[in-house]
Amino acid sequence: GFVSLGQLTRPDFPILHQEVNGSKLVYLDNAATSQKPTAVLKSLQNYYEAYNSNVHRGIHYLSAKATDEYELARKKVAAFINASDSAEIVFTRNATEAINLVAYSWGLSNLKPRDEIILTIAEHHSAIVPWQIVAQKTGAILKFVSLDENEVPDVEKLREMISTSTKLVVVHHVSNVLGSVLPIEDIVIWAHAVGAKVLVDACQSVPHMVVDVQGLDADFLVASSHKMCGPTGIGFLFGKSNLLLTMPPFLGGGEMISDVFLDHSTYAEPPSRFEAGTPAIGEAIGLGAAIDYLSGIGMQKIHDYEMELANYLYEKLCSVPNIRIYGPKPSDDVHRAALCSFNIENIHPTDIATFLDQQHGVAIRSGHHCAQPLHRHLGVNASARASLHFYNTEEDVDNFIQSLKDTVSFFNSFK
Ligand SMILES: Cc1ncc(COP(=O)(O)O)c(CN[C@@H](CS)C(=O)O)c1O
Repeated sequence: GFVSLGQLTRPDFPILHQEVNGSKLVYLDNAATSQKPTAVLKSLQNYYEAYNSNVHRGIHYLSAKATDEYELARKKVAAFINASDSAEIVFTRNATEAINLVAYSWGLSNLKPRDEIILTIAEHHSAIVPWQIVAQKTGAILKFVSLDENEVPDVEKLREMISTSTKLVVVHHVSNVLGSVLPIEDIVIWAHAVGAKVLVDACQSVPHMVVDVQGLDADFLVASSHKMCGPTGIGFLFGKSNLLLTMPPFLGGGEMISDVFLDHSTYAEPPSRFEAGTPAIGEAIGLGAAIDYLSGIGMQKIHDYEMELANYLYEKLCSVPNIRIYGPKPSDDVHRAALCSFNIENIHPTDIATFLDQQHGVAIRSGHHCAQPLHRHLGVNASARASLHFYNTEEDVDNFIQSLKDTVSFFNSFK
C-alpha cells in the first residue's frame, strides 16, 4: 500500500524508536528543535574520528581537510537557500546570534534617532529584543503591526506603516505560534520602495519549504541548524554581499582580522570578518550533512507532505471540545505551517503537556514559545503547541488527538 514520507524516513531517526513513560514516543515538538538522521550523526563521528583539526591556517593534511569540509558546508547552505555567493553565508551559534549580529553591526552603524524599525506583534523574542537594545542606543523607534481578523499579522497595515522613516522591517517567514506564512516578496518590494532593508526570520520556514533568498530579494535572512535536522550550536546569517561589505565586525578576535597592530587592526573580508575565534567546525559539517539529507528528499516534497499533515492536524484538533486554535483557518489560499498552538477551556496548557507526556509519551510544548507580546495580545499567558516535521505520520496525529481527548476527559472529571 501507500507509504507516506513519514513512514519512509522514520527509520533514519533512531531517537523516534523508543518508549517514553511506557508508551511509544510521539515527538511533536519540532518547532522547538528537530531530530537528527543517522547520516548527520555519522558525519559528526567521522569528522572527529578521521579529520578533526582547526581550520583556515593549519599547514597540514588534517587542517586542510577540515577547512575544505567547513567551507563546503558553507557552500551547501548557500546553495540550499539559493544565495548567489557562499561569502553571503555567515556561520553563527544560532538564529538568535545571527539577528544580534545584524543589530549590533548593521544596526548600530546605520540607525539614527527617530529612524523606524517595523516588526509584527508575532515576532519571536530573538527578533524583538536585539532591536529594543539597539533602538535604545541609537534613538531608533520600534513599531509593531498587530493581527488581522484571520489572526495573522496585518500585512496591509504593515504596508501603510512603511514610510520614508522606515529603515528596517523585521518579519518572520513562518510564525512559531500562529503558523502564519507571510508574503515576504511583497513586503520586500514595499520596504525597498522607501530604501528600507528587510530581515527575514526563517527559522520555521527553511526546514520546511523551499526558501530562495534571491527570489525573496531579502537583505538579511536567518535560520538555525537544530531546527533543520542539523546539530545545535550553529546557525547562519544570509546577508547581501553589498551589505556585509559595509558592516563593521560584531565580535573581535582571531580569524576575523587581516593585520593586528597595537593601536588598531584591519579586518578580514566577509564572511570571516564576522566569524571570530575557532568556529563550530563539527557542527557546520553536521549541518552540511543535514542539508544533503533534506535535499536528497527534496524541500518541495517535504513541504507538500507537511501541508497535508498540517491540514489533517488542524482538522482533527478542531474535533476536540472547547479548543481554541490560534492563527489562520487553513483554506485553498490560506496556508498555515504544520504547527498548531491552542488552549482548552479551563485546563492549563502545562497540565495538558505534562499529562500527554506522562500518560501517553506524546511530546508537545507548553508556554509562551518566546512570543510573550503575541500571547498577551491573544489574551493568554501560555499555550500548548504541537509541531510536525516530515518524519511524523498520520498515526502520530491520531495518537496525539486520542491522547488529547483522554487528557481533556481526565481533567474535566474533576469539574
Ligand atoms: C521564529 C523563531 N525565531 C527565532 C528562534 C530562535 O532560534 P534559536 O535557534 O534558539 O536561536 C526560534 C526558535 N523557537 C523555538 C524556541 S523558543 C520554539 O520552540 O518555537 C523561532 O521559532
